[in-house]
Amino acid sequence: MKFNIALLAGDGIGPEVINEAVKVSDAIAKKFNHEITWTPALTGACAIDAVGVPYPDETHDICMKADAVLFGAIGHPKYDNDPSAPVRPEQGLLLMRKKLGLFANVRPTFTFPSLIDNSPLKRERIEGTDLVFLRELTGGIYFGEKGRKDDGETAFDNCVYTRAEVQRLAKKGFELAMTRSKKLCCVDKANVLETSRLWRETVQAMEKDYPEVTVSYEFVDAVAMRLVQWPNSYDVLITENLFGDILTDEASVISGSMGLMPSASVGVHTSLYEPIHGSYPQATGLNIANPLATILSAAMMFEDAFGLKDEAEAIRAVVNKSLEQGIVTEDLATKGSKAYKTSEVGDWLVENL
Ligand SMILES: NC(=O)c1ccc[n+]([C@@H]2O[C@H](COP(=O)([O-])OP(=O)(O)OC[C@H]3O[C@@H](n4cnc5c(N)ncnc54)[C@H](O)[C@@H]3O)[C@@H](O)[C@H]2O)c1
Ligand SMILES: CC(C)[C@H](C(=O)O)[C@@H](O)C(=O)O
Ligand SMILES: [Mg+2]
Repeated sequence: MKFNIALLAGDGIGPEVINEAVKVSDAIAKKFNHEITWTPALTGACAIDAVGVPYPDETHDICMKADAVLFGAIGHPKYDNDPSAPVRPEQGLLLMRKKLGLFANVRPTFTFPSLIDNSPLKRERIEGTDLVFLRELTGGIYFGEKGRKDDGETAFDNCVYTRAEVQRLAKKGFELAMTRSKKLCCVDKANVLETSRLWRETVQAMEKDYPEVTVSYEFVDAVAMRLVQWPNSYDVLITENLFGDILTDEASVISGSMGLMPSASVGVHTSLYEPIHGSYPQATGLNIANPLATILSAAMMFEDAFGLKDEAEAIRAVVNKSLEQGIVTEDLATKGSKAYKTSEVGDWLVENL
């Protein structure tokens, strides 16, 4: 098969981790007789530097024409430390999600048997964790009206959801639950927020269409606690944009490193595969970032966007092997063991595929 993949490396460690994902994807393509054409495009701070906007029209055209998008990370400290900057890299990511219609962000959380002791959480709590967040990605407080009033003394961000937005995300949640253990948790704050009450009411009304699925409704603050206390009690969790952003960073602690967690953003026009982490500016250019979250995102791309399960499994298998053999970057290296460079991990995976 032939694929055209839009390649958005972004900022900070983005280009470094993307480089390794490209190496591994090319090696897989060679092994299974596929042909990949990578079309690079700018987004984030690098796009602002080059053309003044974080998600240029040219990048959007490239994404729309591609079979899938592989994305690294965006963000730069010069914007993080300047709250008044009128143009920000993150706006590029949000615009991209909105314009590409990527309304469902699939964020799996799982443990690797060889890394159980890398987690700060106790082995008996996290062993066997295998859950999936479906985070709504193009609505909520991220996209509601925002601004300042009273000469800048008051700021507001509106959180808005329509029933249709909740339904399309929840439908994916129910469908995913049907392919797994038929357990769905709707995470909200319905004791306080009107948008959450709309979520709860909408999901409750959908229950009759999926009689085999057991649905629980839990408040986000309690889920934040139970997630690290008994992560095994969850399977599929659906939630709104901001809650999903926060809970998935928290959940990455279960696996042992933020550098391990992949994601898929799916929706209307195309699908985009991205690690859940950011541009990790402190590591930029040091060749120390963990590339596995991006490589595992590429595996999700092979499976979900191209329907190539064997290729995805081959990537996951070699990643598991590398972890078992201690071929890990410094975030996972334990006391006294060697920390491999980002590019060395990629090289090892290619050689051992
Ligand atoms: N999707 C995205 O592009 C995305 C996501 C989150 C943050 N950001 C942006 O990234 C910048 C930095 O944000 P932040 O520091 O809050 O989040 P971050 O995810 O970049 O880093 C947080 C911490 O996670 C760890 N980490 C992240 N990626 C890692 C990797 N590949 N290997 C090993 N360890 C890793 C590091 O300990 C790091 O200090 C900001 O500008 C932010 O807006 C972008
Ligand atoms: C950078 C930021 C806009 C983004 C988000 O909040 O969605 C990030 O944290 C993520 O999780 O992809
Ligand atoms: Mg985030």
